[in-house]
Amino acid sequence: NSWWSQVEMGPPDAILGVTEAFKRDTNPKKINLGVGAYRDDNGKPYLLPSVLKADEKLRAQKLDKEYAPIAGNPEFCKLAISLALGDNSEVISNGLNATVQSISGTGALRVGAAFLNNFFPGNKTVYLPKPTWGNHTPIFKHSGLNVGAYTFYEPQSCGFDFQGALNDISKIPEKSIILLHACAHNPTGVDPSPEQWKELSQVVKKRNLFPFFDMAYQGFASGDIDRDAQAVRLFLKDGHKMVLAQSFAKNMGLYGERAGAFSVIGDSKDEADRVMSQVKILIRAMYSNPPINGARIVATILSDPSLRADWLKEVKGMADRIIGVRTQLRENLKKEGSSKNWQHITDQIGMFCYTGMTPPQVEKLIKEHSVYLTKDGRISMAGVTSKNVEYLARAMHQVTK
Ligand SMILES: Cc1ncc(COP(=O)(O)O)c(CN[C@@](C)(CC(=O)O)C(=O)O)c1O
Repeated sequence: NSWWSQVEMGPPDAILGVTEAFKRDTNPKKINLGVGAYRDDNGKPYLLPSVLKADEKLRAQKLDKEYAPIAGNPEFCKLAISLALGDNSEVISNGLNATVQSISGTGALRVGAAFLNNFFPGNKTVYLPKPTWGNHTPIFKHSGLNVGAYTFYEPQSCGFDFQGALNDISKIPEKSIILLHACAHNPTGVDPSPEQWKELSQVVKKRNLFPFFDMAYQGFASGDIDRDAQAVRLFLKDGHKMVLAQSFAKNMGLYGERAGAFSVIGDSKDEADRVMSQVKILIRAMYSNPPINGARIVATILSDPSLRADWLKEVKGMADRIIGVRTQLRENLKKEGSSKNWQHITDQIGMFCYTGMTPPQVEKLIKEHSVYLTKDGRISMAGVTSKNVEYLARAMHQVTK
């Protein structure tokens, strides 16, 4: 019999599988609120003008297609970590960061997890917020780490369970790893306030936990690059060491270019150099070196003052459109006569809204209204437009009244 007769059919990916089902639907009113990819007000993917200009600038340079270094495009790495930590970061001026280019945010998490699995001296368990991005657990488990969880989301208010988080975090075994979404928490859209981040930093410090920051949406949450990086910068100011995953998929619309960065923030330049050498050994054995085009686009934009200024406006424009449709959806639900409290739709931030709808209600939305979303009731606000927000509000009211 065949080599692979024992291979079973695996389940479709919870997030990407929604789009497959959406594509099969013939209803002209269908709406895809599954995958977290930005769409403009016509429901179309958005090629940022600054990205298009950078691409054209690069094409004119007729650059070769040689291998990138194992650690990736050095200019990209420097610009990426500077974007995260700020241009006058002492971590960077003192050379405490070991930053490599990664295959987008997922690749940063995967390389980071492999590095921690090989070298972390503490408890090789990553504590994830409840709930968290569906791919976090498989990435960490695939790397050999254990995963744990800490309370994060409060179903009653569809908000942040601050006390629950503090209680759980204060019980996490010392020297464990804690994963923190820097901004625009996925899937809930719930972020701690600046004051709450301060307390979280103190309890993480008291428990001697090691922060793994996942910053996949810098600039895309509030529209302000620096504001969205505040938690990361606060933790560094408070003296934490950390590892950081960055993605340019959403804030530059570079989804398929796979542009990201992974950084280890160490105690000294010597430590950063030793860490860098080991991360490169890991990468070499994993995929040898990263794709060149996305990194070149990011470096071109971030290093050119006018392209950078254009980009900052464009990313704010995306964030503002999302914030705008949150308000429109809430208002239309009220107009539909919904008596439920939908305050969380506008309290939450970033790509996603955790609606609080139950799996049966989600099932009805899909089956009876051709509105596609993940079973946990998460909707990608990017899929909501001024043209479909009324239809969506009516459908949501129908299934929740
Ligand atoms: C918190 C978080 N971290 C990392 C990533 C990885 O993104 P990247 O590898 O493309 O840079 C995502 C993307 N999450 C999306 C937007 C897409 C996905 O699931 O892959 C989502 O729909 O949740 C994410 O939401």
